[in-house]
Amino acid sequence: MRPRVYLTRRLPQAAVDIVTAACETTFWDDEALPVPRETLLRAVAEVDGILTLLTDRVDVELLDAAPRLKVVANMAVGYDNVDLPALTARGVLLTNTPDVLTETTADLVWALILAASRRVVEGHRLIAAGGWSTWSPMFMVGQDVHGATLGIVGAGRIGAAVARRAVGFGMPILYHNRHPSPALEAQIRATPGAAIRYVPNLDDLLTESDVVVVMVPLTPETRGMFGAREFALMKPTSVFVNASRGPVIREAELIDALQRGRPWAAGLDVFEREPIGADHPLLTLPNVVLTPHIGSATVATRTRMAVVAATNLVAALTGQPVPNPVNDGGRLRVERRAPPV
Ligand SMILES: NC(=O)C1=CN([C@@H]2O[C@H](COP(=O)(O)OP(=O)(O)OC[C@H]3O[C@@H](n4cnc5c(N)ncnc54)[C@H](O)[C@@H]3O)[C@@H](O)[C@H]2O)C=CC1
Ligand SMILES: O=C(O)C(=O)CO
Repeated sequence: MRPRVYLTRRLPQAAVDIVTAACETTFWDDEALPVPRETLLRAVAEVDGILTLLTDRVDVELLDAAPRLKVVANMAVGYDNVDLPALTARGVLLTNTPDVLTETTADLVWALILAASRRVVEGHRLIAAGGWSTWSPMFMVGQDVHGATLGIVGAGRIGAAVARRAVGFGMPILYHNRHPSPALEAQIRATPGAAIRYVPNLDDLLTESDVVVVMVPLTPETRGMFGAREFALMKPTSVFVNASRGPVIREAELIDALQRGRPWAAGLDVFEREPIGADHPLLTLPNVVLTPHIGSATVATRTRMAVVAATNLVAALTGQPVPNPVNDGGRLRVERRAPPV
């Protein structure tokens, strides 16, 4: 009998084709809006696998509603929407979509660095409001990006891709991780003149950096990692960028810090509670650039992520090696890979 699966959103056709070729498939037929919780809980009653998005909460309630469940294929590299210990305790495999979104997300981080440092959105708004009267020496002056010191908190796959781009801007790089990464250091130092240094103490990185980029996963350790104390350590000219997960930052404290001018500006792709509305206090600040969680949002990358998630789902349910297992997944066959940097 073919395995039964549920897809929690309408996906690119290439991914749907992979799943329907191997599985009896039902799905929430909407591209824009998440499946309502009650519908999801009913839909998973008989399924062997589900393909989820980061907007779907996968918890004990859902596991209870899905007694046959063997695999959850999350279409994201981050999986903080999933109660991993609960899945593992029941022998349910979790898969994610690393690597395919790394470069695209690093590009967006750079868009935020540049836009926040050089007041790109503020300048656009000013012109649109008819506020541009003339060129003057200190009109709309920002902070230099080239040559500035870049501090990366969480220099894994995406953080490393952000670092590689910084070499072209002549930026000395500091990084704070759980462990030093000789592979990343060798990559950066392969370019003559490029500099990178591991900083074991986060406070030191914050004090020394001109641009701080946060790319850690959301875990119990990283939740609330940045608050008033950390922002007060940053330079009054510094730019802060978060494209990891909103709850890594204590948002109210960031707003307060931005109002005080330290950091000087921020670029944010992720928020404590998503989506945020037009009445969000961050939008009252001139020194922020906000994007709606679009780090991986290019046609090519979102299609690849959907295909990778579909491939993981089908592989798990048809006895093939699973490309991107996060946990051990009980009875399913998974292929162990080297851990990320
Ligand atoms: N804005 C967006 O659209 C996107 C956001 N993301 C977010 O970015 C995160 C990172 O993705 P990858 O780079 O692929 O993951 P990764 O696992 O390769 O990198 C994460 C890095 O953070 C480090 N880290 C973890 N806990 C830490 C701690 N307490 N202190 C210091 N360092 C710590 C790890 O050692 C690792 O080097 C994802 O988990 C996801 O939440 C990912 C893709 C797109
Ligand atoms: O993959 C992730 O973790 C995202 O946030 C979206 O690409």
